Amino acid sequence: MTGKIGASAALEQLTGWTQGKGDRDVIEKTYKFADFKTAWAFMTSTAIKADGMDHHPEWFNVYNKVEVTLTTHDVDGVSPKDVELAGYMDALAAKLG
Ligand SMILES: C[C@H](O)[C@H](O)[C@H]1CNC2=NC(N)=NC(=O)C2=N1
Repeated sequence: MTGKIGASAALEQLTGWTQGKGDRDVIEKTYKFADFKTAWAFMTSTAIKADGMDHHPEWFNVYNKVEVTLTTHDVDGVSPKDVELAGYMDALAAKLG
């Protein structure tokens, strides 16, 4: 298991993500899509990727918005797995528009 790197180190490798506001070591991003079915497509593809990684997001969806929180429970903070999944989500969101 790759170790904890912390939110600030992760943010140096990502665009548009922010550090969580609370006392948890997490990174967060809100995606906004054209409509609900596009948001759902984003979540469906991400779910398949996440399950393949055995690394799952915490997320909340209303209509065309998906609020995502990433952290690694096993190390109680942000790890390279979170950076990898965040990168996947950013590339997918760019493709979906
Ligand atoms: C047993 C443990 O929960 C699993 O190995 C996976 C499941 N998905 C996970 N997802 C996230 N975000 N962090 C984890 O540590 C994690 N662990």
